[in-house]
Amino acid sequence: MSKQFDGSFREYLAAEPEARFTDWLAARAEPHWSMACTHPFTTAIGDGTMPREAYARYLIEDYTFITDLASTLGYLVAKAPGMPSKSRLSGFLALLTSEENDYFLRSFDALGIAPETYQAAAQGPVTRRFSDLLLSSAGNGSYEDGLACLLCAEWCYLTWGLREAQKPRPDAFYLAEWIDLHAVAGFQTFVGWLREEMDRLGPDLPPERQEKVAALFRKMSVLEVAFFEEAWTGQTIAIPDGL
Ligand SMILES: Cc1ncc(CN)c(N)n1
Repeated sequence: MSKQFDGSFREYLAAEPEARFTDWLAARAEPHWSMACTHPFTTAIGDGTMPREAYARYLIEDYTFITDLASTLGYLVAKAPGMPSKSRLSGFLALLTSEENDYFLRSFDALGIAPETYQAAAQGPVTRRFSDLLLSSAGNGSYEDGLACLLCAEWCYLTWGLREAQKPRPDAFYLAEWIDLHAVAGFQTFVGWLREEMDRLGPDLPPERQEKVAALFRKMSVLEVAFFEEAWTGQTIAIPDGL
């Protein structure tokens, strides 16, 4: 994983001349970035050691998250600078609202979670913070701000998805398919594009805007850890107000 770094992108490049802007974002988000990508919840998905209650808790909460993620993508499609970017983002939005939505509905059914439960689920404090961050960054902030949030969420899932895909699939289809959704070639290509898009735009931002993007990526990493932690332990995780 990346080595923690506290300086500017310019300073990072001086130390690592080949580095990408997105390498800097990950380094600035350490240790939270690596903690998110390696959380015990993610390894339990691939090991087949996931407790049913923990996964049910996770899916109910995550369904509210991806509903707001779909709205975030709507903002990003609107703000994307040209047709190639709009096309990539709307393709992912289409996947989220069709194939991935279908995955959730089949998984709820298999886990005995009634529609009244997942449709009426109130977001817990961590998901509310996530949603505020995603929706305010993509809705009120710049394209790059929203992109940084989306990149963190999807790159984190690709990282653990590719790792868990090395193991034999667990028997439960809802675990096996969740790995596949985050390791298939199409998802790798999309996250690869998100990185390239950020690498293309980030270096030309003024230093204070680069700092803002790095702070957003870091906040998202902290929230990804807290989100897994809540699902895993069933305990409410306190997030510092200043986050
Ligand atoms: C909390 C969270 N972060 C990211 C992802 C990947 N879309 C997700 N499903 N849930």
